[in-house]
Amino acid sequence: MGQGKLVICDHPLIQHKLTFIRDVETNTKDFRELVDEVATLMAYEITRDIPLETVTVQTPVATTESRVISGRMLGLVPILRAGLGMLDGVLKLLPAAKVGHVGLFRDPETLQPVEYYTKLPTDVTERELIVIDPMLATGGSAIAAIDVLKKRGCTQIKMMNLIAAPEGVKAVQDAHPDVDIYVAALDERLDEHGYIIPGLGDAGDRLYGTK
Ligand SMILES: O=P(O)(O)OC[C@H]1O[C@H](OP(=O)(O)OP(=O)(O)O)[C@H](O)[C@@H]1O
Ligand SMILES: O=c1cc[nH]c(=O)[nH]1
Ligand SMILES: [Mg+2]
Repeated sequence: MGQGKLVICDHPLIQHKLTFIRDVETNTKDFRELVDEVATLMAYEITRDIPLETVTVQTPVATTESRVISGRMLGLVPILRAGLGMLDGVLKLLPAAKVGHVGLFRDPETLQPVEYYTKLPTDVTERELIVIDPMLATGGSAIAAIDVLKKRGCTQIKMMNLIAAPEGVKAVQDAHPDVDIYVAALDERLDEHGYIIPGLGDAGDRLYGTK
């Protein structure tokens, strides 16, 4: 099998807002609002290849053929907790999507993901899923979340991150070559604590003011 594609969503609005998300001077309220806005803009990019079908519509002056999304069933899977910061932004464009939650935190010493919660829609295997997390660092959390979904029988999975490190992208592509990854930025590297450089710091802490 080949490897999943990496799509960098480099729309000017996304890049502009990402700069203020990175800025250490951005306060919790503004950080949360900007992450929400970028998530909406990224949802626009990630849904670019959704198939359409043609229907007939009556306008006030004529009958015409026009296109609608062809009954696709979508599911959003934020990785708790930081993934929640992007969820509402994506739901603004995809309000009919169902939401599953996977709770993981990264052990600060080992950098290994620790799973603490999973709740998925009952029809999750029939849905095209978008796994949502602002940060793809070592890739351990993303790989673990996708493992959870595949063990449940899910087969159509995309990944959506604000910022990824090359190490994390490679790890996900190696472990799950069927998963395409959409990011707003591909950063330089990880530091010795597994933080993305230049990154934005700890996404969960900045979203919820916990540090
Ligand atoms: O690619 P990885 O090396 O696994 O790191 C990325 C993970 O780390 C962060 O979560 P964190 O563990 O800080 O949990 P939180 O969302 O509860 O803050 C982030 O939101 C990812 O889930
Ligand atoms: O840079 C990083 C790496 C992991 N998790 C974060 O929140 N930030
Ligand atoms: Mg965190």
